Order: sequence, then C-alpha cells, then structure tokens
Amino acid sequence: MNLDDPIQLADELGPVEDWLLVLDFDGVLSPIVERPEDAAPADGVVAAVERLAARTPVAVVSGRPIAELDARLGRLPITYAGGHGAEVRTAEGEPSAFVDVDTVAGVLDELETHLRERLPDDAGWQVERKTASLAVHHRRVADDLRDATLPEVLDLLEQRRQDGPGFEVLAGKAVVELRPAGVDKGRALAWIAERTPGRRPLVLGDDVTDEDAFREADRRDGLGILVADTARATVARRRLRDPDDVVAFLCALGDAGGDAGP
Ligand SMILES: O=P(O)(O)OC[C@H]1O[C@H](O[C@H]2O[C@H](CO)[C@@H](O)[C@H](O)[C@H]2O)[C@H](O)[C@@H](O)[C@@H]1O
Repeated sequence: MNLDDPIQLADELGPVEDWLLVLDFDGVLSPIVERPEDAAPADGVVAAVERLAARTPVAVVSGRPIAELDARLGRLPITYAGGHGAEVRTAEGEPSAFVDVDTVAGVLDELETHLRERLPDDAGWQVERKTASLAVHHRRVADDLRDATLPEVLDLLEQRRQDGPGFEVLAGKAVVELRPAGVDKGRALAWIAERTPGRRPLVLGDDVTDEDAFREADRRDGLGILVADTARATVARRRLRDPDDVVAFLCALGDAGGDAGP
C-alpha cells in the first residue's frame, strides 16, 4: 500500500460533515516514545481536533484509560473510549462502562504483584496497570532478555484467560496485554456510530488493536487509514506516515468546505 499525501487524501474525502472521525492516541495523535508516561500530543493536534469537533462528531478510541486521555488532551467536546472500549464518555460528558471493574480487579491485582516482582524496572520492563486491563511494556528491555522472558510472560497471561469474566491476550507495539473478553475497538466504534447516524466512520490507527475498528468502519461504508512509515498487513485502505502527517491531514480536513474559521 502506497503512502498517501495528507492534503490530497483530505481533499478526496470531501466535506468533513460526512464523517465520524475516530482517532487513536498513541502513534496517531502522539508520537511513540520510550515511556508511556512521556507521551504527549503532536504539535497542533489539540487545536485541529477542537476545530473539527465544531463541525462533525469526533471520538478518540484508545487502549489508555479515559483519565489518561483527559490528562493529555484535556476534556475536549468529543467522545472518549478508553481501555479499547471498556469505558466510554460521550461528548456531552455521559459515562458508560462495558466492563464491571470489580469482576476483573482480583485477577489483575494478583497478576500485577507477581509481574512486578518477576520483571524488574531496572531491566527496562514496565508493568502498566489500567482501569480494566494490565499491560507489560518491553520497549526498553534488551533484545536477548526480552526474547528469553516474553514467552513466560505470555504464558502467565494466557493462564488467566478463563478467570473472572474471561480475558484475551493481545500484543501491540512493544507491549503485551491482558484485556477483558468482549471489549475491542470495533465494538467501541459500533457503539459510537449507532449514536451518530448518517456519518461514515473515518478511522485513523497505527497498531494491531486498531484493525477491529478498521473492519467495523468498512462494514459501515467508512474508511480505515493506517498510520505507519512502513507497509504492513492491514485492512486499512489508505496510509499516512506518522503523527505529523496526521496533523497536516486533520488541518486540511478542517480547511475543506464549510466555515474554515479564522
Ligand atoms: O490505542 P492507543 O491510544 O494507541 O494506545 C495503545 C497503547 O499505547 C501506550 O503504549 C504505546 O505507546 C507508548 C508511548 O508512545 C510506548 O512507549 C509503548 O511502547 C506503546 O505500546 C499505552 O501505554 C498503552 O496502555 C496503550 O494500550
């Protein structure tokens, strides 16, 4: 799949009011960095999203909890879906939970304690406890240690699949995660799309967890845009290079038609 020019792609898509804009955070609105806590929106992202949100529904759908999205983006007048769709807050501020946190807390607590003992921070491991899931980051772990240890970590996660309400194991960018079953970005998109009729989903994502949303967008006559500097297997039909290209694309979408503002 060829790389798209962000301005040409925005021009091709026509009026922004035709679309429900669905944006991933890490790797799309924010460049990938070594430590999750250091991630920040790319320059110009917040202003571009705010401008678009005045004209069409916008959602950020992320693996992060909503509280972390608030801390990084602020409380914009858009829908936030956190934990890959475990929790949603509408643009009007109405929250919905799709996982009962009490049913997963015991499994996650016990696993977190064990993994923090087994995977030392000073070797580069980072255990991230989220509202309804748990992630193990290995971006800063030496390759040989990672290759030797990751099968054991995956095995530990796999052993929890049947516990509590049931879980899934997934792998993302330098991360593996235990997530409650029945939650994914495709379902989150479906829930949001049902509440914004008449708009075609336009999904921007960079990671394997975004493929569910790309598929759901296709089902709804929408479009998936992969954000990646190299081609890889994806159901997305268009591709932008990186978060800087995403900012250029969002600005161009906001400029097209309607009241482009000052
Ligand atoms: O769905 P997203 O908004 O893309 O969130 C996916 C995960 O993003 C974070 O981890 C990733 O980004 C980090 C910061 O750039 C990077 O250090 C890490 O290697 C990536 O996996 C976040 O920490 C996870 O909770 C999200 O699920």
